[in-house]
Amino acid sequence: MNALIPRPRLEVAPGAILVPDWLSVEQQRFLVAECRRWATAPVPMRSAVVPGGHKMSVQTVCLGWHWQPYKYTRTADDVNGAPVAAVPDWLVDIGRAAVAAAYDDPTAGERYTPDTALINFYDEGARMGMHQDKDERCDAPVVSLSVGQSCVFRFGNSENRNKPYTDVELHSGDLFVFGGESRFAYHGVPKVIAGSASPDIGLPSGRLNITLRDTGMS
Ligand SMILES: O=C(O)CCC(=O)C(=O)O
Ligand SMILES: [Fe+2]
Repeated sequence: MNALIPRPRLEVAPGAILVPDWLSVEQQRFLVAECRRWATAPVPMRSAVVPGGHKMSVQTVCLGWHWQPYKYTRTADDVNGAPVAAVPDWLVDIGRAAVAAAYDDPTAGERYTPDTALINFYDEGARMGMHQDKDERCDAPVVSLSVGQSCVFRFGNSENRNKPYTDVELHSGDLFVFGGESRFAYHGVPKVIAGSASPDIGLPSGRLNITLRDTGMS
């Protein structure tokens, strides 16, 4: 990337918006430090196992609600049984600001109350296959924050995991929001881009992604 040339905001599909460089370097550093804490306790970060036995290459830890393929629970039943940590208010506020920024709509931001955060860590070999985020009982947008190495993010259609899809690069600090018509679109991460680490955020290698969602559960 050439940081001298700003990347434009991009509507990848109706309701699916990429806002480049949305997080400041200070916010990215802070998120890396918080993710390090969340990755150890009360529930350690782990690679989830999908029904059928395949272990995901991505490692995940959750706040608010624990996600395992394919359900949400309050305790991490497939890890150590502990209740997950709460979603902090400051992270809900980031989610609200993210929705407001992506849709240029402050009231949409105010209405947004995510009750779970999934923190994914990708080492350079990790990837995530095409899937829908559909374990939520609510169609509020998904807010995705990227920190660390860049990746190719593939954003597809709501019918199936195949074409048409659009590949975009997500860089450290980028915001991606998908809601509305695109809320249940298939998406995935086919690769983390080698040699793309940002030196100044406290993450020497790998990529962190934080997704905020409203499960619609109580
Ligand atoms: O890492 C990403 O950018 C996407 C993560 C994702 O799709 C998920 O956690 O469901
Ligand atoms: Fe997803």
